[in-house]
Amino acid sequence: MDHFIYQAESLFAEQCPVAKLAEQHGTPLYIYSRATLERHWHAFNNAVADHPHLICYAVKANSNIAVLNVLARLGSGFDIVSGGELARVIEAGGDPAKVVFSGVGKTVAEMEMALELGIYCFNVESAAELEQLNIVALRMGKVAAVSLRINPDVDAGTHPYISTGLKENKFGIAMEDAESIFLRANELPGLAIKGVDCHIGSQLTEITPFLDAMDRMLALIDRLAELGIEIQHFDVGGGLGVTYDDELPPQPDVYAAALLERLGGRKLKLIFEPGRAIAANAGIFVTQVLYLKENSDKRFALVDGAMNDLIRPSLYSAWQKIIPVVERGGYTQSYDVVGPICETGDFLGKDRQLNVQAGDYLAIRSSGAYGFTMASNYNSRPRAAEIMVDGSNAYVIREREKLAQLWQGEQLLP
Ligand SMILES: Cc1ncc(COP(=O)(O)O)c(C=O)c1O
Ligand SMILES: N[C@@H](CCCC[NH3+])C(=O)O
Repeated sequence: MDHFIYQAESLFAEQCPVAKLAEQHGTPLYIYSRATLERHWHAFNNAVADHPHLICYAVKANSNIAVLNVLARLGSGFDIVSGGELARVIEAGGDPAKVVFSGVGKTVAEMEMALELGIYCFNVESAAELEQLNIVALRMGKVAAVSLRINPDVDAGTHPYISTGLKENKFGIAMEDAESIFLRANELPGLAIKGVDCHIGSQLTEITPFLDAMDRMLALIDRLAELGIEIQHFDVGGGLGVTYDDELPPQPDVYAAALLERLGGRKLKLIFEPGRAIAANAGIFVTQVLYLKENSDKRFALVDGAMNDLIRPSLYSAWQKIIPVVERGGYTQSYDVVGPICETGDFLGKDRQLNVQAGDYLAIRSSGAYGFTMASNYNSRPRAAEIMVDGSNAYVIREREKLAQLWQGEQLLP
């Protein structure tokens, strides 16, 4: 069920009229739906309810502490990639014992923080990181639970910038090195082997690459058993895609059922790290049209939101649906929807059929994931406010940045 729907001509977020939120809080504005976040999380959790599992929401997709708190209240675990994300999880009331720590470049300070807090597992991505983690754990008198992220060398069939499971990508340990590095991990007194991990990319719309990766990982798990290394969990990563336009990615239940079937009778606990599938369609980005303009035969709608707020269209040529907040109906024309930033690449959408006037609000759909988290202050633009709606209530979960925050921490020369 979609929680961003029109009632008469007016777009609602759950029971809140979006135009009213935009007037009250200003634009550009992110709006998230609590009901959608919860429904998406439950879709994963229910899909594997009968099998030992942990859903570790990928914090990078949307790390607002209110979003994390909504998921923590459901019992979610979290997939983090930095000390900053770990601090957010703790601030949001998340349980460190349900945290997996991914990422290719964990610092000593981040390892110490995670060991101190007692996270569930480190997803180790190289032999060098393994040695470092062992040293840190021994120095602290702790044993670090580890899983090795293996690069299964499968083509995820997604955008090259968000494909992570090919040999040439920087992520994970090459499959051919996996056994020797597991054997090494087994020798190190500061480490306890818990699992294997893979993550092959993001916005996958087919099941086949997941299953190919799983087959390779299960074969590895069997070879490790022969070497006397018992694996307790298999972290399948995230990556399940969403509908931005007309993609039809498998629903979490179909995806999970296919993985469980492949698992056969194995008792391995499954860890999932979904980010986009939980957050993307739980959010919209609302912007106001400042000016309409025509250059030769091109029509532009200049809006107050920009690539610093939502970079996916500029960075990946990603397509996200742009809809009016209040429908005018009638005659539409083709517009490039562009922001005020001094970059040709500053667009939110190209060639969109719209009937708009200056002052109208537009909503960019599917903006709940990799929207605000990738925002910057480029062109000294304060970052947008974020709202969470819950039925007919709307809460400011992050205030719009104030101008003075732009130079916070900066110093004049004496
Ligand atoms: C290790 C890891 N886990 C999980 C995710 C979340 O991916 P997605 O948002 O595609 O589910 C990512 C990002 O792609 C990642 O790098
Ligand atoms: N930021 C990317 C996804 C990258 C996933 C990070 N592991 C996007 O917006 O599609």
